[in-house]
Amino acid sequence: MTSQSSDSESDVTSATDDGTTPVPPRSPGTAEFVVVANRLPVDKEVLPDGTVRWKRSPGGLVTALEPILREHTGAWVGWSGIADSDDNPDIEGVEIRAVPLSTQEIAEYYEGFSNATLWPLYHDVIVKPEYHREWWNAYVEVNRRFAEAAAETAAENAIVWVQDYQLQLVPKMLRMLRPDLRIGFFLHIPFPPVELFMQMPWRTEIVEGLLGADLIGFHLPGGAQNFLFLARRLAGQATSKGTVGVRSRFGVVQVGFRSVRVGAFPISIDSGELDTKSKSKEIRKRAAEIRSELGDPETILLGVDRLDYTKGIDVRLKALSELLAEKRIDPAKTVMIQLATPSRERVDSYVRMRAGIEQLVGNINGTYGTVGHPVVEYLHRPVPREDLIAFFVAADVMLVTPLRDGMNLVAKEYVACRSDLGGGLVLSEFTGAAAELRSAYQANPYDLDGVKDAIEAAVQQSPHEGRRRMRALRRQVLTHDVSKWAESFLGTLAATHETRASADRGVQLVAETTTPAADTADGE
Ligand SMILES: O=P(O)(O)OC[C@H]1O[C@H](O[C@H]2O[C@H](CO)[C@@H](O)[C@H](O)[C@H]2O)[C@H](O)[C@@H](O)[C@@H]1O
Ligand SMILES: Cc1cn([C@@H]2O[C@H](COP(=O)(O)OP(=O)(O)O)[C@@H](O)[C@H]2O)c(=O)[nH]c1=O
Repeated sequence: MTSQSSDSESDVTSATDDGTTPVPPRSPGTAEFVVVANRLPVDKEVLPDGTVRWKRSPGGLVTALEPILREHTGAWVGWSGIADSDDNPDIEGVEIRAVPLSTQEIAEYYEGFSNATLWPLYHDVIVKPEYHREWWNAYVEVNRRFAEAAAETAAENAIVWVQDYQLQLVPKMLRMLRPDLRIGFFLHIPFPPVELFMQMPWRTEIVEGLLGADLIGFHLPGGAQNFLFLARRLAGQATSKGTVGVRSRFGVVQVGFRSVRVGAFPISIDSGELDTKSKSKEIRKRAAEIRSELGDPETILLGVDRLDYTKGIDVRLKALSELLAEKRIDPAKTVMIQLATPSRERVDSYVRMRAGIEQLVGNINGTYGTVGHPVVEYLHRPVPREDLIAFFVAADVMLVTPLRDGMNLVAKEYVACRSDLGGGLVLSEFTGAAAELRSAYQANPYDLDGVKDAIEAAVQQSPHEGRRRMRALRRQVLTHDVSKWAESFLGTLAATHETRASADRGVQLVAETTTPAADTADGE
């Protein structure tokens, strides 16, 4: 994708005035539970000989939702990851409904509006978001198509769970098509501070799109709180006053006769499954092999990420480089493994970031490595989950240093895999996971000295201190797993409808006193 000139004039095209009005389905579908996500759980791959292979899609959203769909038989509406394909892969027990995207839609809706506008805006503008009207128009059109596909798939009164920032207009569009449905929406990335969200030329449309849901979920109470403020300010709706809790004390937005609930539901992993797998003989054996293949270093540091500028891979490499320069880490006794899955490779900012990271790796190895023994082992390819478990078991210190991250499931996966109570977790304060994993070695990723101190402390921790911290981390991760997450979200969604008649009696609502959509971004 080539970068286009910035064009931030607000020529707002609504979902109903440009030919993108959703078309009602002729008859409803049969699925009682429908997940709607940008991606299908598997990505289509066409091999050079023309044969088709389906492989697991990247990222934590799929990791989290896969076990949920196994528990609730239903349908999954999503894109197959390549252009112009409406093949539906065969996945046992799940009805798959592929939404085809053209090459131009991939460039404008996925790489453009989703990943070069919304993604950086919602991640603290680490890179500058680009605002282009043609990208927005593609976003509206593709959201309409997802809404129509969901409307055709869902049975009468079904539950439809819409996922993430790529599909924020779907709840409203779907409600217009199918008012009978129960609609939930979950945002997997951070919801930004009010001052940043106000940059968005189509901010009111996005808030109103989300308000089509019965329940809107965020990882953290802060995101829910930001959203409530914007619903009042931009959509002019009355909202509840009190603070939002975790899986409790939900906010309410009154939209006409409907009460939309807003809450915090921190996502998690199938921790029991990982715990069990990590104890298996094969995994233990593979973990030991990894250590021996690396030349039996005293310390293995590990990073596991999609290659994304939000993940702070550069932060941990810079920290390592300085620790080596200051002789606080011995290159002869230490290996850092960085596993980096390719991601969004046609978006300019990702291309630039990859070059920067590979240069840092080269500098460290050039300066501190010896022949046959680089300090940093770097793989730029997806690693299968079974292999990852062995890396987690082998690693003495896990490095999770994002500049901003919605949750970061990798941090939780590492903890779930350490039934031996070994290892230490270095964790950025700016991940969603930091709110729960308090016994990690937490650091501010913008404070390089703080990150270096955290890494050094984790490397040098006594076995007693390590066990104490890991025990506390595991208690959190094993008791709050992904099925709890889904149960709490879906349970709240079900209750929203049950209490509709009595519409949140007792909740005190406040309304914006100035004109809605006032053009100031001055917070509360
Ligand atoms: O689909 P891609 O463009 O290849 O990106 C992969 C996924 O990345 C993001 O994951 C987020 O969800 C995780 C689970 O809630 C969370 O732990 C993490 O912090 C988020 O970054 C994205 O939100 C997904 O939509 C993408 O599919
Ligand atoms: C690098 C890598 C990762 N995985 C799996 O992907 C997800 C990543 O989830 P997280 O929330 O940490 O972040 P994003 O969603 O990417 O923003 C996690 O389940 C990893 O185990 C993988 O399977 N293979 C890989 O190479």
